[in-house]
Amino acid sequence: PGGAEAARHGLDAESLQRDVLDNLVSLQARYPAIATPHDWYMALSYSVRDRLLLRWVDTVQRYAAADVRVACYLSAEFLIGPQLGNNLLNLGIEAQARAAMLALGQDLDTVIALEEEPGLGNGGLGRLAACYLDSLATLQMPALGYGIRYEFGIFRQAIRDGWQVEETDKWLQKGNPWEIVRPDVAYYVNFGGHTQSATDAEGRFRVRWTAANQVKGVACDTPVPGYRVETCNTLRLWKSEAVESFDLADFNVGDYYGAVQEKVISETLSKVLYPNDEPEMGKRLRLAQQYFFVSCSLQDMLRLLELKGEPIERFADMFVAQLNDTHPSIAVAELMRLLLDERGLQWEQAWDITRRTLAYTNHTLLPEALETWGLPLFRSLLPRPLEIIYEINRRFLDEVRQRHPGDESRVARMSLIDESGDRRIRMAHLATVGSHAVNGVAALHSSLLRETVLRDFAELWPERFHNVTNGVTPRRFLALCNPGLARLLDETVGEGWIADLTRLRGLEAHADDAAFQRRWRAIKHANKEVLAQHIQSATGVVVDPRALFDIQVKRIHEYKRQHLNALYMVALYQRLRREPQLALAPRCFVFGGKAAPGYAMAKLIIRLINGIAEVVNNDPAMEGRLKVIFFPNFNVKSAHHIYPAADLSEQISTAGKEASGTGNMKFMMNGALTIGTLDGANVEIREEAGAENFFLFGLRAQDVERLQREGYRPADHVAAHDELREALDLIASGHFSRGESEVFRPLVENLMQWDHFLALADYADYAACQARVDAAWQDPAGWTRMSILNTARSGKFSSDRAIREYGDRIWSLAPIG
Ligand SMILES: CCc1ccc([C@H](C)CC(=O)N[C@@H]2O[C@H](CO)[C@@H](O)[C@H](O)[C@H]2O)cc1
Repeated sequence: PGGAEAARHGLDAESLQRDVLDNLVSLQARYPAIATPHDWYMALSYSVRDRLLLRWVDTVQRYAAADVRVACYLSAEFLIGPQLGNNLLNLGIEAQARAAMLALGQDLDTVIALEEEPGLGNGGLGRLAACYLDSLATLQMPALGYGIRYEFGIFRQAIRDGWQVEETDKWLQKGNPWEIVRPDVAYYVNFGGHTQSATDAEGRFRVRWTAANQVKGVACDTPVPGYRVETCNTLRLWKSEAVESFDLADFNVGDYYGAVQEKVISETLSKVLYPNDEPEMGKRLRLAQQYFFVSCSLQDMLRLLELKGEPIERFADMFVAQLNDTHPSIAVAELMRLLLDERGLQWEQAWDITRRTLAYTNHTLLPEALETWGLPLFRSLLPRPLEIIYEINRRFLDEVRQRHPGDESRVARMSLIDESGDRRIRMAHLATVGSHAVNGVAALHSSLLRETVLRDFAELWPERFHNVTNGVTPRRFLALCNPGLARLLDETVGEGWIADLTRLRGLEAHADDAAFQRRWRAIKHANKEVLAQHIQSATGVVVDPRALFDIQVKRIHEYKRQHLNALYMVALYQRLRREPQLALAPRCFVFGGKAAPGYAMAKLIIRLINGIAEVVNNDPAMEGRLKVIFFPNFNVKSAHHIYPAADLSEQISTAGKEASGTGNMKFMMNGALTIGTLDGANVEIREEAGAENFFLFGLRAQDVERLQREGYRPADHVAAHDELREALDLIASGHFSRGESEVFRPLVENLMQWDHFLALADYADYAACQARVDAAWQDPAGWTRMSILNTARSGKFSSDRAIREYGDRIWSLAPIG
């Protein structure tokens, strides 16, 4: 593009500098002398966005012209993280932006740090969706992310007197330069009401759904640039609006609230993210949110098909839709409704298109996280989709009866409707029956899925079940968050590693090189100093970057066993008090993670960690030996400082419970060693790194299953282990709760009586493993070697590898360069 066009999209520092100044005036109506840091952030962001837009429109044109299948990733959560830094990296203009801002008297890092993070997700599932969008664009695969544009994302976590306090997330308060609102891309979504069946003019059986109310969904698009490629895909998030935002009639009769009531109700749909991660709440608004974004997304895909001039019969050739867990699984019934009721297709043809289009990813085996909806609620909100689900179930159970005549218990087990208690719809069954492929997110998880939760379906359709082990983007979680290491990697294995992580294997040759080791340790140390500063400003506690940084960051949940880590800390504290001369390596324990607001035990675990921190960090005997930190408000932004600074990555979930984990992969890439169980992707991390470069402990999944089935007596383990008993006693005594002995009673009693996640059963092995960690740490050359080898062998855990596997095995979709 020539002239102004070139200037506006020039990637050089001068053009950037000019455009930032332009935008400061034309968009922020400010001039440098009075510009606020936020003004500079917005001005730079709009300048970077302009450079994305060119690629964006070019990509859309290429897709419109090409006869290619588009991958649609349907997810209720997209934890995309702060955008500016990542967009500068993927455009390859970080240095130019730094020079441009410097010339304007601004520091780029300060400006980048101002960005409010779009917290449109809870944890693993939401972040995985964001990593996958980055890889789809980088691999130049035609893709669209579809989700909800929550006005309020995941709550802000503050810690008061050791307790988690939830604060409203106001990410949109200062505006969002990265989204383009498209009022012209809007759809209507029905709720409630009733259905009538009739025969249409051609004598075909048709059903009319007369809704009680309708909501409008408006598209808000965010660009998703690939790394150093022309492709820029789209994340399309739906915002709910009232069909009629103001009812003049009501207003005129003075019913002012009535006049805006519909507006208020409709807008609540995309108002707030449900902060639950695993426990399923079954709230009406949650189901309405799920149906809302799924209906808008499928209507949008049908419109895009028309725009391409393709017939409805080719829908499944032009689109594949991945269901990110069961949250969007109503898509099975909604696509059928759109094809039957609005396109007049026959059932068989509609069903064939639906199944060939949809694929389902399961992210958890925890029974309490498998979504089911009560029939009364479902019928009152979604009468037509329910009718379709009944018909899907009738035909499906016919098929089951044909394959297993007389096996009515199997029929009952497999039915989409759980007839035992109050009749509920099993969303995992609906997703499985309505999809051509089902996958788990790590090898162990996928096999457990086939053997337990979806066993009957895997027997019926073995060819539909796959595994695609999770991955994470090396752009954000290595190149962007760990520039020191990135530079050493560029020097050592060439820059190609960012787009092809298997190239890190080239590091192996340097694993024992003393000079290289020194540089490796220096980079880690520098990252630890940066984290130490963030810890001090967030908690006021000073930590020593020479200590072993032992980090556990993830959502707080009993199956993730933050309390097992806490028990070990207490034992260590007691040991150091008893034997001050103990030759134990100084250790800094860092925790981070949010608890679902309604999850009392998780909140108590946060209180315990903070209670231990308060005592340990103020005990002179622990100075230089032990520090405990609970880092508040763990999110993508703080993760940027945490993963590069870790020496030890805690992946200690009860075997068989963590579907995959993705933090474990981010730690590995950044040279942390893992202490973990054979659970989720830990199994594959240990395979890749080598058993000698992984600290393994704990019961295996089959042991856990047997113990939980045959009965488990936690008290036996307490009786057999003095250190464990003393630790539990000290916690129960009130030592970590300012003398109030009642505070942790629920936690200690639960452990002594139930300990459902077998923390006490694994304690002895965990403590022994931690002793091996301590010994290994005391040999810097040995430790550094293991650290280098973990990074070198982390290539498999790039989300690029995972997306290629989805493309080959499930989507039959290839990159279009
Ligand atoms: C209905 C409430 C609810 C909300 C979220 C979820 C998600 C499935 C929970 C989740 O984030 N699961 C995590 O997904 C990651 C990505 O695959 C895995 O790495 C984690 O192991 C898994 O816990 C379940 C139930």
